[in-house]
Amino acid sequence: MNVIECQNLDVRLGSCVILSQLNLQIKDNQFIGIFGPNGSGKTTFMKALLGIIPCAENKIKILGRSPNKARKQIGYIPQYREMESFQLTGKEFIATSIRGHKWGLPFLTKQDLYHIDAVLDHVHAKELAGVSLSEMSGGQRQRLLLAQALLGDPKLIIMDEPFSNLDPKWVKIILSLLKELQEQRGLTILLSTHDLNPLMKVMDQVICIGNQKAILGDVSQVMTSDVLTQLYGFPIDVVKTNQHLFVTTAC
Ligand SMILES: Nc1ncnc2c1ncn2[C@@H]1O[C@H](COP(=O)(O)OP(=O)(O)OP(=O)(O)O)[C@@H](O)[C@H]1O
Repeated sequence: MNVIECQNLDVRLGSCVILSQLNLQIKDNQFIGIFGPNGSGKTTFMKALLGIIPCAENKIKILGRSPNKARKQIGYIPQYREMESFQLTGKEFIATSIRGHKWGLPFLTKQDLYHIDAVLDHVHAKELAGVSLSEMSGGQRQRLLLAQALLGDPKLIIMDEPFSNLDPKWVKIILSLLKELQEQRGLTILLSTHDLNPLMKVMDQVICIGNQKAILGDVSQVMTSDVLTQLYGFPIDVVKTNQHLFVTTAC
């Protein structure tokens, strides 16, 4: 089953064309890294998939439906989110989005509490239920965001640079948690990053975005000097060692 289908998709912000004539299909149970230079359109692409940035009709299908109709099936973790100052416990933070469309702390039914407990359990973070956000580490907050994204049992998880504030230990913990969730639930995970190396063992394919284009494929097909030079618009070298990639300017 295709979780994401883009057909001749153009994505614009105001008068700027960010992506042009994009065609790709992503199936269920896929872990996809999204890579590209600053300002290439990674966040814009994700927002288009979510229906936050409107696109022409029928150019994007999520689980066979328009992005707006499929929104409940998508868990979204936006780029860096300021959480330190929230005077909430882990459980209360998740509760703020349990209704999906309302702000603030709702009255929680027994069923709500069951769902909150379940998503905390899925990310192995039950111990964070009563801990204040201000006392959590970045990695613990990231697990909480993931728990929140799992509310409603989504089929697609979209994460925008979730590792920008995490040290390598937490990156590894979150990645193995994501891989476990992908395998257990057949989830498709889209994760944007500036460093693909931590993802090398977990991702199935990569999307590289640049120069208004996006290319989807295996790492060996996409992460080459030729492809990246074309996408970046200037000479790029890709050096591969055992399980590591180094993307550098060629001059
Ligand atoms: N409202 C807007 N109108 C026009 N262009 C915009 C607008 N907002 C952002 N842009 C431009 O759109 C492009 C894509 O931005 P986007 O945030 O999607 O890139 P990105 O790949 O996620 O970048 P980064 O890696 O720095 O997070 C950028 O060049 C940005 O300057």
